[in-house]
Amino acid sequence: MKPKITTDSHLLDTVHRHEWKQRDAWRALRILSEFVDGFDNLSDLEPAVSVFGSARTKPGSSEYLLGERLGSALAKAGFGVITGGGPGAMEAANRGAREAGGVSIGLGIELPFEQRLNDFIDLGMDFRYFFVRKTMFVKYSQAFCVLPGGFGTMDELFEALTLVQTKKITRFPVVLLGVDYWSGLIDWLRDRMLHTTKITEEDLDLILLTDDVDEAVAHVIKESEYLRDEASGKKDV
Ligand SMILES: C/C(=C\CNc1ncnc2c1ncn2[C@@H]1O[C@H](COP(=O)(O)O)[C@@H](O)[C@H]1O)CO
Repeated sequence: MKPKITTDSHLLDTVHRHEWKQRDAWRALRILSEFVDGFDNLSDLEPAVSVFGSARTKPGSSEYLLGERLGSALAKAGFGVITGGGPGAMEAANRGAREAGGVSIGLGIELPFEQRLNDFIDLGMDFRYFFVRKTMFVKYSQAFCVLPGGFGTMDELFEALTLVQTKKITRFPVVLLGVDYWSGLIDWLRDRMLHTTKITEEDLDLILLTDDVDEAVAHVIKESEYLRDEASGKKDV
């Protein structure tokens, strides 16, 4: 079946860009309205953590159970849990959060194939533009927890790391869950990127790698407390 053309794909269409010129100008208003909707719906959110991970994680698999345990532990620690609202690891984290009595948030994205928000979401939104949605993940969460995933997950992970590295956001904890899955990537970052001085030791220290959900949540709490003290003037920036 031919994939449906989405709003995002029109915006990014380089071949027909001359034909789109006028419409692109109007599209800017649509983009603006998507930002406004996001700000409106999410700005009163309690402290929250974004959880990313593969859309293809199978219910009942060990990675799905890890996502559920993470969502649950974050909810019990008082954090809302924000995901991409889709299936797989996103559903697992939303499910864990909902079943632990926490606030479960899904920020869905229009895709070329039919898709709806998963069944474990209390506050759901659908975005047309990936970049608007990505702004919401960063703006309305205190940390990113990343379960095993593919390209989409890597995009979200490296966006956060770039924002911290370039000091656009400060002390934003990034936790990778799944030592077996992620350790090859961490080794590569150390052996290639760090070794050839493309990143620094400090950059690598931004990431906590663990299998332990409690350690992940404790790390998020510690960093959030630091940030809170900093914001209230108890710590120098
Ligand atoms: C592939 C399938 C469904 C895709 N549905 C998605 N819904 C919502 N968010 C998604 C989806 N796919 C990717 N994302 C975002 O990227 C991350 C996961 O990407 P990955 O490549 O699967 O690792 C995720 O955190 C979302 O924000 C069919 O089941």
